[in-house]
Amino acid sequence: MGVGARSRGPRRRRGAGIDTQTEFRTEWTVVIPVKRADHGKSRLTVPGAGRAELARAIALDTIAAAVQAARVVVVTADQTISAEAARLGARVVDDPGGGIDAAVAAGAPAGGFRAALLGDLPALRPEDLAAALAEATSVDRGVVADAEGTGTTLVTAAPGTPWASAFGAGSFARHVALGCVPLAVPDASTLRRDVDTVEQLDTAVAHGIGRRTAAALGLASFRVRAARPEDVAAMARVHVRSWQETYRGMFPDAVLDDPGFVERRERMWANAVADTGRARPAVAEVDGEIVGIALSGPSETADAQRQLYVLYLLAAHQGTGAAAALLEAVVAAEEDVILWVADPNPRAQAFYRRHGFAADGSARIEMDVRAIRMRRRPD
Ligand SMILES: Nc1nc2c(ncn2[C@@H]2O[C@H](COP(=O)(O)OP(=O)(O)OP(=O)(O)O)[C@@H](O)[C@H]2O)c(=O)[nH]1
Ligand SMILES: C=C(OP(=O)(O)O)C(=O)O
Repeated sequence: MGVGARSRGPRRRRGAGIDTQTEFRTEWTVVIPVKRADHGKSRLTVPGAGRAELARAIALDTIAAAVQAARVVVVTADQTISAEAARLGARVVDDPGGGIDAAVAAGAPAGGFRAALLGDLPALRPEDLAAALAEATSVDRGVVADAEGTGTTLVTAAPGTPWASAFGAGSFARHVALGCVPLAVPDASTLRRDVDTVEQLDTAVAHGIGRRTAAALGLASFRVRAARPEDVAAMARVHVRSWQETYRGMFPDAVLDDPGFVERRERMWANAVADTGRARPAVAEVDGEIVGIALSGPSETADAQRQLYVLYLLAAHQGTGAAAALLEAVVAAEEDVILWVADPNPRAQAFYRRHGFAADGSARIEMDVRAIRMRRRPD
């Protein structure tokens, strides 16, 4: 084993997108080579998006995800990328020239667990990189193929193994020839979604791209998906914050600021996530951080099929289309759906009307707040 091998102490994961549990992890240094943006992504022509701006956005989304999973060194001659990468917490090394392998070698530390990651993975999620690195701790050299199976997105080396890489077209076979073991990374991993062409960019968009790439493409940057057990704490926090943002002045402060509120919501979301088959909990994320929550379940009254129990988006993310995506994720067009909404809450009511709901005449008072029932019947 070389220097700086395993960190044996507990380490708190960085980044809000992944859980904040204390756990034992190996410390990796991930080197990300990035070409000057005005020279890169020559095959990526997207009408309406500047190539250099898009190339920079893709690289920075990759770096932003990677810094949440490992220590990162960025090797680049691009001044804008170096400044922003440093701000994201990466160390920056000037590109020595001589191509991608020379750039990676310039950034790779002499010892410890090292990896090289391509800088063109705009859909990369920190947990996918973390999972691949965890796999790689048990081999001297590891490699992850791109989605096509011919290129490489990640090369790893364990302490005591000299650094080597052979990136470029068809590099997967060369890396295997160098002794790299293909790591067990699912085909669907965002780590495999490198982007050189518009087709690959479209696929990456479907996986959920980072906010910089989305902005460069003029797209909304959120991603909606089914909730998982590890989301529960963040969902509870978003739930309470949304209540505070929406109902301040309407519900008593004692209710909104009750210190036990978050814990009760955690229990509620834990139950919802465990109730597979009946409950449909979903989250909206931006940059791996949960910013919206939704839940539907069987209707509490027999006259409808389904009920929308929760739909909240933090105020800063309203108007991005994420609420509509959350609604679509938890109720289907062919379902007869009811919901209760505070009255007055003109913004929410208008949102539901735009999505086919209408007040059905029922009203009730909850904690001194009037709520009305809205319903959407299938077409
Ligand atoms: N620092 C540095 N990074 C490089 C160099 N060549 C490629 N890269 C980076 O390595 C990754 C994969 O490179 P390519 O897929 O060939 O990307 P590209 O050169 O931007 O795109 P094409 O023009 O389509 O070849 C990207 O993150 C590039 O920015 C280099 O000479 N120096
Ligand atoms: C750099 C590589 O590929 P591409 O140029 O296809 O991104 C590679 O696969 O090593």
